[in-house]
Amino acid sequence: MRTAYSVETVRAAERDLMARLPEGALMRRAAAGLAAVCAELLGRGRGRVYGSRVVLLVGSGDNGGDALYAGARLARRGAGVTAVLLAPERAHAAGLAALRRAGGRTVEITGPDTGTGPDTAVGTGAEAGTVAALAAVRRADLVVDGIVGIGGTGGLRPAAVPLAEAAERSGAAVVAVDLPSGVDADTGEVRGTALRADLTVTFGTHKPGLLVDPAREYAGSVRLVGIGLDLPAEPELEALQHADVARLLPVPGAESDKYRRGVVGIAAGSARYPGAAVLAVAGALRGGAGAVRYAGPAGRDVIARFPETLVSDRGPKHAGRVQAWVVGPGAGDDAGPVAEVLAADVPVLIDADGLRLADASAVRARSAPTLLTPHAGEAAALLGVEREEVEAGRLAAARELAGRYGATVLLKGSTTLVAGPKDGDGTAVRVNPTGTSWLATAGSGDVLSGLAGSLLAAGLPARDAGSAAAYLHGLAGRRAADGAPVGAHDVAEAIPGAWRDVLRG
Ligand SMILES: NC(=O)C1=CN([C@@H]2O[C@H](COP(=O)(O)OP(=O)(O)OC[C@H]3O[C@@H](n4cnc5c(N)ncnc54)[C@H](OP(=O)(O)O)[C@@H]3O)[C@@H](O)[C@H]2O)[C@@H](O)CC1
Ligand SMILES: Nc1ncnc2c1ncn2[C@@H]1O[C@H](COP(=O)(O)OP(=O)(O)O)[C@@H](O)[C@H]1O
Ligand SMILES: [K+]
Repeated sequence: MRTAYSVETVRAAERDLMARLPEGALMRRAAAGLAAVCAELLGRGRGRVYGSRVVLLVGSGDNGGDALYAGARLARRGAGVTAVLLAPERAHAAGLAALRRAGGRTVEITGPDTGTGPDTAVGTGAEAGTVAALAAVRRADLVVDGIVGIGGTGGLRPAAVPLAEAAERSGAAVVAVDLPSGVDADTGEVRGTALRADLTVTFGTHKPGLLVDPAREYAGSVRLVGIGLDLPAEPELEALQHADVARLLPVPGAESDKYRRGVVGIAAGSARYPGAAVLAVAGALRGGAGAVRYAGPAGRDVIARFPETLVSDRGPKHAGRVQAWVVGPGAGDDAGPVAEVLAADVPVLIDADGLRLADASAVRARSAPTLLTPHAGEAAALLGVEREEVEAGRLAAARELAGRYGATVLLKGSTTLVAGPKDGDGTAVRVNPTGTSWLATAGSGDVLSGLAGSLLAAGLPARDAGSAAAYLHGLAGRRAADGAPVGAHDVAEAIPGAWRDVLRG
């Protein structure tokens, strides 16, 4: 399990640890880890650290301190290190002294780092420090972003923007210290300009922003450097890995029969969208339930493709017993099946059209678990905001919906999140690490809903069913695509292979 903790929790853990350690010990640990990763990158790119050109972008706090101490270590190994001081008066004094002792040089940006002064823009009037800093960045083999870390608010300030842009355009490897500067550590939001890193070296624990888009994309690959923090049991965010999912997946035992394994009911599809029914059943058949029952108007199409399905053309209420329902994919405008399913005292997954048709108070009143699986557009409609607002603040949107509906919410998209209600089966939001944009293909959400519904029927709690399904679905998407476009049915067919991969570790 990979976990992420909020800034508040990290700060508290740091305080506890610092009280027990000699002054500066934590920063030395952080800087040593950072320098080791930088040296490894330089070794890979240029063959050695000696003679390489390193530029440190240094802000006003301890994030800059980390960069300065790491820079000093690289300078001692023969790198030419230039520290660009964005707030010269407030740069970490001991770190700066260490860098100077090691032979590093400095360039000072003298305009106010709030960017309100005339000297901070590049172009006519750009002050000498900025010009020299930009030239150094362009020539660098490695740029280290120590502008701001967990103490940051908002996007990059104007003086830092041209430097971040130059770093991105240069051929240099860009390493962010703790976080890419300008992203929100707790939410993954990017409400201004942020620095794009190839790699982020983060300390003590992942921060939520490193796992959630859009910030995640700015971080590049993430390396965690342990500094000995003692963190609480319940993280803010958790990302399952193979072993975690393997523990969740239902495996039939000697006593199992199809009913004991769970029957999943699929109330999906319509005369207009029969394919959604077929794809949801395709996902459900690969999800571990012992049988799939289909209730709806697309039974002929379902049977033609999957003769093992138990088909009924009457409503869900008359379709026979199930241990979980999936309702909504391709359902059109018929609210009847949604209401019937919500009245059943079994776990229910609501997707697609079902989300629009479900009565919120009926969802809140349920005592059996409910799992809502919106994409950003559907979540936005439920919340009464624009789609862009959901995409910019996924974590907040998923939590807000879970709270409003008293349900577990699986928010699909570039970062799929699963958030439970307050009284649910765990408070940490799950973030899916296996996603791939090849999954952005019509009908792949229908496959996911069938798969997650099947896991619900097999007895998994909603948060586990949603996150295990998203995990398998992502792996299946990767397997099916293997670098080329695929259709949703290919993703469904790749689920058994993904399942095997997970069980084999
Ligand atoms: N504590 C520990 O034990 C350890 C901590 N470690 C390291 O310390 C880092 C946290 O350091 P920190 O607390 O000094 O904050 P930091 O992120 O450097 O910001 C400093 C100041 O920047 C400013 N600022 C705000 N927003 C800004 C923006 N958008 N753009 C530009 N500037 C902005 C704002 O000051 P303002 O200008 O608003 O007065 C803020 O106070 C952490 O991420 C890790 O790297 C490691 O060494 C491990 C041990
Ligand atoms: N950019 C992306 N990166 C990763 N996964 C994505 C991306 N865009 C969409 N997906 C995934 O593809 C699936 C699409 O589901 P959905 O939007 O419901 O489509 P449909 O309704 O056509 O089935 C979801 O599992 C979603 O998480
Ligand atoms: K940083």
